[in-house]
Amino acid sequence: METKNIGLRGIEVADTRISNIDGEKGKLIYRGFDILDLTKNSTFEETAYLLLYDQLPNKLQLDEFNSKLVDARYIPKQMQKNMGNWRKDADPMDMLQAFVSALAGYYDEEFSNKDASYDKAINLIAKVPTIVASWQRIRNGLEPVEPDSSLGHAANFLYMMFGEKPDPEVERIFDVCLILHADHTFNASTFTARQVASTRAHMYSAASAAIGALSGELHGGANTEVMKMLLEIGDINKVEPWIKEKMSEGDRIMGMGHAVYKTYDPRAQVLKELSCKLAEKTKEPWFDITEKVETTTISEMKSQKDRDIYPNVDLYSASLYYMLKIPMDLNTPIFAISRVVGWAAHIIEEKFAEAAPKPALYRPKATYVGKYCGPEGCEYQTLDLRK
Ligand SMILES: CC(=O)SCCNC(=O)CCNC(=O)[C@H](O)C(C)(C)COP(=O)(O)OP(=O)(O)OC[C@H]1O[C@@H](n2cnc3c(N)ncnc32)[C@H](O)[C@@H]1OP(=O)(O)O
Ligand SMILES: O=C([O-])CC(=O)C(=O)O
Repeated sequence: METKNIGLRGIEVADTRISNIDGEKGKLIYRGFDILDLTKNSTFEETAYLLLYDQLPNKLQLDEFNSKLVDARYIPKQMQKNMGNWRKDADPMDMLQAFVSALAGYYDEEFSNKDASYDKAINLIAKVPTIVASWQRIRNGLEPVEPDSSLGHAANFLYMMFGEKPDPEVERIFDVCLILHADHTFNASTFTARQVASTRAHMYSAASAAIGALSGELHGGANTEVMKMLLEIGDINKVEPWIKEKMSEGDRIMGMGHAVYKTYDPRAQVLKELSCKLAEKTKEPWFDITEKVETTTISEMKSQKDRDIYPNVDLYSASLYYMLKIPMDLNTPIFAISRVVGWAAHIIEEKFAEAAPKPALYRPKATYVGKYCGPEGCEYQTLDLRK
């Protein structure tokens, strides 16, 4: 039987200038720059500019970009009213997908040229945090908090959610988290966004499809599942039996494994350090439990399947966000707050790539393995003759 590239693994479907992964060395590059240099030296806003415009901004460009983002943070009051009609226990990813899609109903959808697309990108990047924070307030019976123009992107989100300005250390930790999640080549949600954009659908439509793809537990949804796992385990002494039992039943351990990295995910390394640092302060057990999940999964994988496995970006973000008092079902929406930058950059590249080969409508081929009655097809029976 012909072997197929299940899940399109290893198939190159388009050129991109936006990011690159070296899966063997564990390196992630945004527009030529190592992610580790960006986390040390840049802010999320600078990183977003880099991903969108293919260069690091100078001071003037950054100021202009920041002020466009700040101006675009507001969402229509009517949208917040509509959120009030949702079930309070609705999944925040469902809410986010619906309200990102709804942006098209409030804003001009001009998307036929590159400049207009950048405006849409800024609108989206600025409004996604406000949508998430508004929902967090509204579902708890609280008034949404207006954006604060004196705060950067990361701090403003935390402020809109908690109603208090974060201290500078927390702000920087969260900013680094946003930098780390902003892009990752043709991951499932970005590929979804590009595929929708390849039909010439507009940006909000492509982004809301990407949110749907991100929500699944094999992709961005894993960070929420990791926290559920940590809470279920609850005690470092229970990690080994828990992991052994799950893996012997064939279950996957969330936050472990990656389709591209054959070594440590560089983002997981940074998040691990940040989570460890926070745990020293808060004295909570979640970092230690996560580390034990990591080592136990690695040794179980080795003994059960003689295979290597490493943490991915979703393993240590879970404990980190938990220690920042973020409700665990917001872990994946927070991923979206950052990844929306990558989606927007890829949507623009998909639609307006200048160099050949230009992207085309994605349309893969399927192998038909269904009913076959011969070259003429099956004999059709009318309803009254069917048994
Ligand atoms: C932001 C992100 O999207 S990062 C990924 C987030 N997702 C998760 O953390 C979910 C858990 N991880 C996984 O399911 C996988 O590692 C994936 C889907 C991320 C990548 O999978 P791939 O490397 O392509 O491997 P694939 O799904 O083909 O699995 C290969 C083998 O490793 C096993 N395996 C892979 N990941 C795990 C895991 N986390 N726990 C246990 N076993 C695993 C699979 O069961 C499979 O075993 P088999 O060959 O005996 O059936
Ligand atoms: O690249 C992938 O397949 C998944 C991932 O790590 C991401 O989207 O950040």
